Amino acid sequence: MTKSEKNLQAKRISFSYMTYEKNSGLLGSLHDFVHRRKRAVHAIHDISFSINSGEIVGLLGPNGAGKTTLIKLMTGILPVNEGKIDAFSGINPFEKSSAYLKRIGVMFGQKSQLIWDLPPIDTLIMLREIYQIPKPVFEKRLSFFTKQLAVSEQLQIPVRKLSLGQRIKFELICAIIHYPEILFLDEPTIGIDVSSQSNIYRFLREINKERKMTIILTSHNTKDIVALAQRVIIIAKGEKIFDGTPNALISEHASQQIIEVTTDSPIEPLPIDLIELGDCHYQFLSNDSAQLPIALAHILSLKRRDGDLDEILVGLFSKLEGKK
Ligand SMILES: Nc1ncnc2c1ncn2[C@@H]1O[C@H](COP(=O)(O)OP(=O)(O)OP(=O)(O)O)[C@@H](O)[C@H]1O
Repeated sequence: MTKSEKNLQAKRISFSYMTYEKNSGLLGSLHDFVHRRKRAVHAIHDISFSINSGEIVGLLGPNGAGKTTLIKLMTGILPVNEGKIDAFSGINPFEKSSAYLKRIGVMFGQKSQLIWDLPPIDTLIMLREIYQIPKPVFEKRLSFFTKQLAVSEQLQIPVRKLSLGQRIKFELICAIIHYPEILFLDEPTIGIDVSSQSNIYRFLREINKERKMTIILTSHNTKDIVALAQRVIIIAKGEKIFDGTPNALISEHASQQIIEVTTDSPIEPLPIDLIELGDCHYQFLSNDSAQLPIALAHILSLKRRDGDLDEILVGLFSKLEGKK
């Protein structure tokens, strides 16, 4: 099999979490103890896609859309209830075969695989043993990664003493120390500054290009998507609603114009389709001024302009959330 044929395919996959509803108070807890009410949360519903080797794909969607669940299904943390995920033409991720685990790397921005009281080098040496990376290869890679991400000086410092940005960079190094063919990143730039973000983008673009590493990332930071993704998959309430290039998304919503309004007094309560930009300054996520939820008498000025990707996504997500 040539490298370009390797991919990850999801065929009509669905997944539901089973949860138990809880009543409040002591009596409620006693009641729950005897009669537990089960409820299914349909997190992923009938989603299909195929990802080729070397692609950088951004998974987008409003809160609770199912992005993290999808990553968990693709990495084998959770099993699909229906449908099938096929990795590298023949591997079922949930079997967690060492053959699969060696070919993927995972980083959850909100979870750490670094050992808090020890320096990152200790976790990395442990990973070197797990992945059986020859020592000289490991050292060469580590020196390259730490230099590129500007954290060479922090290798020996306990994780708890590192800044968030430095820690995230080491999390990333842990996820790629074995040079996986697919790298999954869940919210990789959460809480880190703009300069560290661009450093990470440059680094990821480079390893994607050099190693043809497939990168699948979820993010609420549109900058991540603009800087990295060649393709975006948008999920809403567990369903796929868009799959294409960022440019295709922009042209599909090219009619999305933004109306900016200044009013003579604050708008309270704030309607869902109005975003507060500052003092009596609002953005309306529609191009239809007839729908503007502000009385004409209160409008001091009104300006229309084309939306960028960020604004298109904000508008799209707020519409989707409004439909709940
Ligand atoms: N362990 C769980 N048990 C029950 N329901 C869950 C569990 N984890 C997630 N869910 C539910 O599944 C749905 C999808 O959640 P998921 O975390 O995949 O969304 P997300 O798109 O990653 O959201 P966010 O952007 O807020 O991180 C949500 O309705 C969520 O409440």
